[in-house]
Amino acid sequence: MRSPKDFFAPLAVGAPDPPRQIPVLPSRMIHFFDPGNEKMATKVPGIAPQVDVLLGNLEDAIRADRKEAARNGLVRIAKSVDFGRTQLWTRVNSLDSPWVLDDLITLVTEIGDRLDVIMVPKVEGAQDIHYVDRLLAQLEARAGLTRPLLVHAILETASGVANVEEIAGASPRMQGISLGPADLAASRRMKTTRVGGGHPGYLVRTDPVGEELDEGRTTYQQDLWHYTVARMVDACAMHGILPYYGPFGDIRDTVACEDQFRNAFLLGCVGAWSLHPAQIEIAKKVFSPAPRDVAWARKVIGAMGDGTGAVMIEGKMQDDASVKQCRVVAELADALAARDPELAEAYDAATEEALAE
Ligand SMILES: CC(=O)SCCNC(=O)CCNC(=O)[C@H](O)C(C)(C)COP(=O)(O)OP(=O)(O)OC[C@H]1O[C@@H](n2cnc3c(N)ncnc32)[C@H](O)[C@@H]1OP(=O)(O)O
Ligand SMILES: O=CC(=O)O
Ligand SMILES: [Mg+2]
Repeated sequence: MRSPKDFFAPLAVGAPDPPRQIPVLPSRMIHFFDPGNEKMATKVPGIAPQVDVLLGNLEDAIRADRKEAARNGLVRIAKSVDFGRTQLWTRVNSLDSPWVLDDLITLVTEIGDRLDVIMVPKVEGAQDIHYVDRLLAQLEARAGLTRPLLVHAILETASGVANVEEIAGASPRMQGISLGPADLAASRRMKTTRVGGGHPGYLVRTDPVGEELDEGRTTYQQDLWHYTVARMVDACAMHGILPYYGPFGDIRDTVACEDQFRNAFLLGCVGAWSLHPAQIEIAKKVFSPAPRDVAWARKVIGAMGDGTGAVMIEGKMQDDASVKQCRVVAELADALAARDPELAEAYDAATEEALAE
């Protein structure tokens, strides 16, 4: 581990200084596309204004014989499309694959000035981040970049989960972590065959009434991902980086997708992946706080003055801890409102109504 004194020193001569703070930009949806797929690629300029993050995926879901086409497609798109305020990310191939070295060399050299974040899959521990960190510094120096690239890890191996705290703090470049439920399920030898979401077999049941075991007992499906999401959120919060839920593979089931995203939002995640255009609006809805919650948060903040002491609002006690929660919601709302006039209007209208009550 690097000495705290050297933590923010560049890892190669000529590389830019690593960031002291991770920019907290809206990233409600990380929209995945295959840059080598002509049909998807032509949709990118139209999708860019609707999403917070566009991610050119080079890893899983790209066939082995299309890896180079995807990499070259991303270079072409990054050079030709105006992304406006939308961030451009990529997911490179895994560190043990035959493609990742060329992914990193090509992307940093050719479009390092356009990319914001590099997502690294199947991270097992801090050693994987250290490897990418040094290589990026060397490539940034060679490419003459003045802005450091950020790194995002996917939490999708049992070892990664065991080491999540050290991964989150492995480099000042660490921007965030996403849960990868599909690979994580495989790594853990879970008996699911899905990409994220729940499973009807994972449940608890009420006690039997009398001797009858088969009747009158309600079952409640449980969340397979609760433990991992909560652990990831803590690790990210501890290191000042951002947590995300990853993919929800049942594209048709927009209802359960919304539930999964909302669970992640309530537990502290800032966004989720959208795999299909149908999931963009779901993420936008879920990861933008509801107007009534924003109105309530602003009301509490207003009533609490300097934040000390305790007050009653609508029968509920408010103090330092609740006003801090309200600030999280209000600050997120302000950041989103600055980008989205419709949201700004909805938040202001709800606040006016709440204050008039
Ligand atoms: C476990 C993990 O690693 S998850 C991350 C890796 N997986 C991915 O990145 C998957 C990304 N998404 C996809 O590949 C596709 O959405 C699929 C394969 C799931 C479904 O694709 P399709 O069967 O073409 O879906 P569908 O027919 O509903 O698509 C409708 C249109 O949207 C386009 N489209 C689909 N997904 C996307 C996307 N992610 N971005 C942009 N356009 C898209 C299709 O090309 C199609 O265009 P068309 O109307 O011009 O024909
Ligand atoms: O990469 C994502 C996953 O769920 O696996
Ligand atoms: Mg995966």
